[in-house]
Amino acid sequence: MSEAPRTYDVIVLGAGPCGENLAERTSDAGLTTVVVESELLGGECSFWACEPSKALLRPMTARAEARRVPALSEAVSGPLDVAVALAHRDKLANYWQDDDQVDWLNSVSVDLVRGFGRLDGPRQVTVQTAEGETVRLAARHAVAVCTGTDAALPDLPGLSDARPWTSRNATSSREVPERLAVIGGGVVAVEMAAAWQALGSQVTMLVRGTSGLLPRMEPFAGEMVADGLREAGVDIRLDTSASRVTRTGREVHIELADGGNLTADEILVAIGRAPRTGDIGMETVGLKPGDWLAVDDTFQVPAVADGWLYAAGDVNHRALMTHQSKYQARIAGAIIGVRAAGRRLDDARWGAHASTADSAAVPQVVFTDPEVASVGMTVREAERAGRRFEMVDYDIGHVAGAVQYADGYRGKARLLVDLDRGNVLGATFVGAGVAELLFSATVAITSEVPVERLWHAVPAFPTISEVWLRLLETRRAGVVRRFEGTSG
Ligand SMILES: Cc1cc2nc3c(=O)[nH]c(=O)nc-3n(C[C@H](O)[C@H](O)[C@H](O)COP(=O)(O)OP(=O)(O)OC[C@H]3O[C@@H](n4cnc5c(N)ncnc54)[C@H](O)[C@@H]3O)c2cc1C
Ligand SMILES: NC(=O)c1ccc[n+]([C@@H]2O[C@H](COP(=O)([O-])OP(=O)(O)OC[C@H]3O[C@@H](n4cnc5c(N)ncnc54)[C@H](O)[C@@H]3O)[C@@H](O)[C@H]2O)c1
Repeated sequence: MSEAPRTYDVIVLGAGPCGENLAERTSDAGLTTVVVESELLGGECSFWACEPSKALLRPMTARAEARRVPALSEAVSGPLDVAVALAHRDKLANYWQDDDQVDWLNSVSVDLVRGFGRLDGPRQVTVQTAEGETVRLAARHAVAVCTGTDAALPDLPGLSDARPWTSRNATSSREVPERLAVIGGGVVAVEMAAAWQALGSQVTMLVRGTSGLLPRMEPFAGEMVADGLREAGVDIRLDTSASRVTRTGREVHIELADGGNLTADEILVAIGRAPRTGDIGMETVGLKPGDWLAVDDTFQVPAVADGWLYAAGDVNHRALMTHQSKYQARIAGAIIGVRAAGRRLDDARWGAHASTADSAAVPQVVFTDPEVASVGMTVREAERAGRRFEMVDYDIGHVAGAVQYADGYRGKARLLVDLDRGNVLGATFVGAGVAELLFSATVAITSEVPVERLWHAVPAFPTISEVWLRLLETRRAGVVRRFEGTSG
């Protein structure tokens, strides 16, 4: 006879950035909370994604920037110290240990059960521990699924036998492959192509279709990143698909759909993500295993009765980034707390319990050379949404701060201004050092500040932020493109 389940107010499945933050919020709201984690607390981001990938990229971007400072370029003309770069990556991935996070979880009064958790009917979770034990948990108020994603793999003949790299290998490898083939042209593909080319691989990117790199962003972003990658030596093959992959010994042979072929030492597949819902007991609550967990604006899964099931972070497919996962976690945790206390939600637009930024202002930085920083809508998205807006472009290379920053600075900024509301709808910056510009645009969008007020937001001279002033001046001069929207 199995023991009675341990009962908590809230059970959180998965302790990535989302699960950790959600649990902290429900605990803070006075709810007893337990987290179930099958691997490492901190999730993909800390160990196989953001942290190690940015550690691998930073030497490349720092070197590229230093090479554009005339008095410095000779001093940094040599190759990177690969052993040091990989050791530093290991350090920033905390040597794949999560002791710090365990201490933090204790400090916020959240219990931890290590093991693989599965839903087991309404409000029930069963955990299989590494020691072969089964732990049964029950929730009084909520179960929050924060299980994140795995790398998606295409149905490509021979691929699984060829032992492809996924993002996990690309962020944790201790060997630098001589030749690395990359399938995909999104964020993981461009960042990892840039990092491994700088570390000594000859990288070839196979990018299907004609949309180019970074197809979700403004087209000029992908074009400028492609220029940067090509200058670094990456072979980018657009409109090229693999049709079969074979591994013989240390080599991978890739047949291409156009009849050509390519030989590499490793092949990285970076074609997007798949939800970790295939084996978490979805069927026990009437859901289909392997599906994304669609949620309403309060992060409840509406397909499940009685409102006890929540899903936040990557697994709900809203905005697959760490900062958005944490944002959702803060809001979902607060919502669970408010509902448990029987209080009303503050769920009006931009209210404490509304994840308004998920649809209005998702910032993203692509850490390549040049960097891309974007927030809010692109032209394509604004057009699809039928908005009336103006598009203003400016060459960041003409900004005094950029000229100081780097000899021959290349960059571009685009601002979208909503013509009905008079505020910023979206912004994209491409160039060295633009990542730190992004928060200014994010604040402009979330505060819905009238764009005319930005004349009073004076950027210091000579900084790259002066691009804001140049964008306003370009707009005042009427050098804009207008989009009249579906109602115009
Ligand atoms: C190569 C790469 C680089 C990236 N770089 C960035 C970046 O620079 N900036 C950025 O914002 N985003 C970046 N991302 C995206 C970012 O990693 C994710 O958005 C983020 O990790 C999502 O957090 P999460 O908590 O929702 O899921 P995850 O981080 O995936 O965490 C889910 C957790 O749930 C656990 N889990 C899963 N199933 C179970 C189960 N059944 N039982 C118990 N535990 C379970 C997992 O072990 C994991 O710890 C990157 C992604 C990749 C692949
Ligand atoms: N700096 C960051 O913020 C950062 C870095 C890395 C990853 N991420 C997040 O991780 C997520 C996953 O990134 P990603 O690059 O894997 O996905 P992505 O969705 O950004 O890009 C996928 C790419 O693969 C291509 N593709 C899709 N199916 C294909 C197929 N069958 N064959 C060939 N090509 C195919 C797409 O056209 C696209 O170019 C993203 O949503 C991103 O937000 C963020």
